[in-house]
Amino acid sequence: MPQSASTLTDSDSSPVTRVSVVPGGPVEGKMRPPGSKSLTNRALICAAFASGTSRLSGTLVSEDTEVMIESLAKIGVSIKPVDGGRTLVVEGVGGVVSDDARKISSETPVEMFIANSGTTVRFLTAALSAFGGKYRLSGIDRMHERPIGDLVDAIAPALDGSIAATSEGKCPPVDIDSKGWTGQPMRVGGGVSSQYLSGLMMAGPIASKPIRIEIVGEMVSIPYVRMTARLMESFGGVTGWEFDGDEPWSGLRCVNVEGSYQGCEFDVEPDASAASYFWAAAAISGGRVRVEGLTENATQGDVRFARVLEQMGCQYSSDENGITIQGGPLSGIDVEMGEISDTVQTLAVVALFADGPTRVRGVAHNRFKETDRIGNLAIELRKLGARVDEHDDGLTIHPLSDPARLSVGGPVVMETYNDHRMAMSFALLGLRLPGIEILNPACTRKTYPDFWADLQTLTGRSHVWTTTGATGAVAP
Ligand SMILES: O=C(O)C1=C[C@@H](OP(=O)(O)O)[C@@H](O)[C@H](O)C1
Ligand SMILES: C=C(OP(=O)(O)O)C(=O)O
Repeated sequence: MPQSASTLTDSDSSPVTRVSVVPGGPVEGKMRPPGSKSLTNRALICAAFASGTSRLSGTLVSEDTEVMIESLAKIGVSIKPVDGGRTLVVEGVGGVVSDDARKISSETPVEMFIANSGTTVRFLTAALSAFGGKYRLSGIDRMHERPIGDLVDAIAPALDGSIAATSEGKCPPVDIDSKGWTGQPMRVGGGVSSQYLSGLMMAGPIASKPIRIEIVGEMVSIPYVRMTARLMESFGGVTGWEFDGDEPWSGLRCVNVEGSYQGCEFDVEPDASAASYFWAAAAISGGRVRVEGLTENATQGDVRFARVLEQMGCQYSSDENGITIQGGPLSGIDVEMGEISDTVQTLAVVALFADGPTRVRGVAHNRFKETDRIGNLAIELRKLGARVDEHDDGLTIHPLSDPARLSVGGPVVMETYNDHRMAMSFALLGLRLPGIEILNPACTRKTYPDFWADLQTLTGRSHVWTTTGATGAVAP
């Protein structure tokens, strides 16, 4: 009986090849998603290079955090899981490069496998180059197509050693041979990913000298940069900002970093991008879903997704421990999502059920993620008969004119491109449309292994699974 993505096999171990979510009435209930991937991986970096012990609670157990933990273990960081990994006790190696740590990687490079985790490869590239040693960071094929050139180019001139991204277009694997950062100011481009700047910021205290980072051109996904600063502060990192003009964040020009990391107790919020699926379930089904553990003041910018649903016509309410969305008649909107780009796929599915087109803007960088989240999203939504216009910076999604017609033509098979967010967003289609089959459901393991089981609990309806052996419903 498949329950979590990491055990998606049936009783005779045949792998699950596809899943259908069963349509029904309004989705009502409450949900607490697992810990935030972004906060867990940031906290792991700061705790690993801190002096002393940290206790991280509410941490995410998933592929992206596992590859971070396994990589840090290779430089001698002790990370002990408690409570199935939802608490991690980390013994930091201290910010200062120790001879022992150097020795680990003085001859052959330490090989680190980072799967398809953007946060892991970008944060580690910066941190390890500041720490010193010889490393090779490689992942799955798609990771070797995801750019890291702006980060490597920022580090190289300020490095005592060498660094290179070896795939075409300056993508991983990344080879590092470093005796640390020189302290020279850095210049980083932020138009492709904010993770480059976040990585450099977090590595500042590891370099154990004040670091100045200038931003070249625009910076995408700014809330993640603010998250980085907030998290660093908890561990003793200090950041100072310089802006152009009066608009603080859009005019971000420079960050100064100093301080050193000390072990601490840190509580990880539930994942706000994961929460988007449950709020959207309420929006699409005309139900009511409360996500617990997230508030308007959350460190994660993606909580703003609930406000976007409000803009479409849902009712929004919040208190000191949760945000609730009540579905209502949905209107199409024109929305800038550059700051909350991980929720574009969720919104695109909701937009199919609105009364007019929805234009999503500002997410050109979504083409560089687990898959091309503009082009491939459009291809999949068109399989439903929807009109979807692709733009350089986003999409226009036109509503489905006759959702009922879908069932007449037999199943619609949705490809996920091994992208967890394609799978979790397309799951929402099944709440309203019969005959939706989602391929490779196990890809949610990247950030949310228990997604299918949690959705089943929330809806109270069993999904239908197809394995290489058979098709059938399974009890929640
Ligand atoms: O810093 C982070 O934790 C993240 C930043 C975002 O990436 P980009 O800055 O590449 O948009 C986001 O898509 C990713 O899931 C997590
Ligand atoms: C883009 C994502 O992840 P990452 O860049 O960390 O691989 C994501 O989780 O949607």
